[in-house]
Amino acid sequence: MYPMKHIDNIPSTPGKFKMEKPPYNRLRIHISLAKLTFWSFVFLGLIFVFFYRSPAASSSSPVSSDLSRRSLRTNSYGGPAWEKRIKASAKVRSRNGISVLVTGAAGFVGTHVSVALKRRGDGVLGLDNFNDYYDPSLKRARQALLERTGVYVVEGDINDATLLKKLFDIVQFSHVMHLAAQAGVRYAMENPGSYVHSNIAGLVNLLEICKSVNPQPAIVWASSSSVYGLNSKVPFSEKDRTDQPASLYAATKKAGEEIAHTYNHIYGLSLTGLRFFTVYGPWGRPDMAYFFFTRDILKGKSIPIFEAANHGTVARDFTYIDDIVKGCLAALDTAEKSTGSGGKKKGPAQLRVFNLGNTSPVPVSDLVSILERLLKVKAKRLVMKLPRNGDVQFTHANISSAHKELGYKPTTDLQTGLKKFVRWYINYYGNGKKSVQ
Ligand SMILES: O=C(O)[C@H]1O[C@H](OP(=O)(O)OP(=O)(O)OC[C@H]2O[C@@H](n3ccc(=O)[nH]c3=O)[C@H](O)[C@@H]2O)[C@H](O)[C@@H](O)[C@@H]1O
Repeated sequence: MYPMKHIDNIPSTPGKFKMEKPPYNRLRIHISLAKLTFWSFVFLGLIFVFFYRSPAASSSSPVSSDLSRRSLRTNSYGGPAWEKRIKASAKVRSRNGISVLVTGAAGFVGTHVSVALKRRGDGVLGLDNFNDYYDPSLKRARQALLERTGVYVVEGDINDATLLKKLFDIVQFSHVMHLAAQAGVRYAMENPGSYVHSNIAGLVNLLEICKSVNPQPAIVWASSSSVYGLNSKVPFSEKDRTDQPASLYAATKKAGEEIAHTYNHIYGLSLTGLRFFTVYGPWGRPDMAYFFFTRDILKGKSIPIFEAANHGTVARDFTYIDDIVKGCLAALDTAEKSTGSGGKKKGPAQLRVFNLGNTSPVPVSDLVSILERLLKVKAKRLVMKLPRNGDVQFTHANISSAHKELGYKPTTDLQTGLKKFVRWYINYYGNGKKSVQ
């Protein structure tokens, strides 16, 4: 270190001495620079540590979303070109057509519903956050399909109120088809927070926007057969009890139904919840059993087939996607207008809930037999006791209410539907190479 007197010798006023820059002054500058560099590194290090261990990535709260697994970023949006695309996509092209915001448009049901609406001349705008709960490349392929049909999908999350408001500023949607959700029964044990984020917080955010816009849209949204939980009265009727959910997923869907009641009651929103029963088909979800059974049978991998206590049969009321699409469109077409305006209810509004199932449950072991025949490969069956993972033993829909009110009548049996799925699967994933239809 340099003695203090050197520093004391530096003239306090500007003058020639300063111009000369004595060696001790240069050294002082070097020391200052070294200190500055050192503290800058310390500071940057702290920032790095802070962000690396941010709550989203490492929260210890049991219900915090494990968003590190999911891409929830909202892309930059705005600008005249963006608005033009939105308007073009949402433009109604048929007489008496409706304009629909489809959330979860790049999802399995969302894609099929969006295409069907667009093809009959309705205005359709998609919204999807493209999260990575399952392979996002499949969602991108569905998006490409939608674009070819004329449906633009805005990339964003239903929790983004600013984005939702903006979309309603650009288009006066008459209807919202709300299909964005965290799906899957078993994944709820792994990432409970993602269910709260999408199925509760996201739903409330969407309804908050819908109640405050003018005119308010009518909303049709996806509930689930899982709300019947431990109900053992078959077939499941909308009048049966739904207060014994067997999974957090089911509980969030049931909560959604209660939230819908509230927004209908206070704000006059027209709301229709559809309880889907294990929907399957082309462009389906890879996390569902029929999908990964197909993949693993083809790979020669063993597949776990659940059975209940005492070799009890586990069965599902598998419902083909085209039947579900017809139910969704009929629900939109019969939805009455919301009655509120300026965030205030002006009169009673429609509140409905319907089962959309196939009314013929099939044991999971029979599903596997059908796949074996279609794939011409023998499955390596690994029969195991139904784990305590949220799965229920069976589902079976009573669809008389949907039949009466919506004209809903499923026409595809599991054999026929799986044949179409397998054809799509081989075409899409065949020979290990991906080929989009
Ligand atoms: O009906 C519904 O509302 C629900 O339908 C499906 O849930 P799930 O019926 O459990 O469909 P899968 O996960 O495809 O399971 C189908 C059947 O295969 C069984 N399974 C599943 C996985 C497995 O490894 N082995 C197995 O035997 C399940 O216990 C179940 O009986 C969807 O995944 C949910 O998102 C949807 O809400």
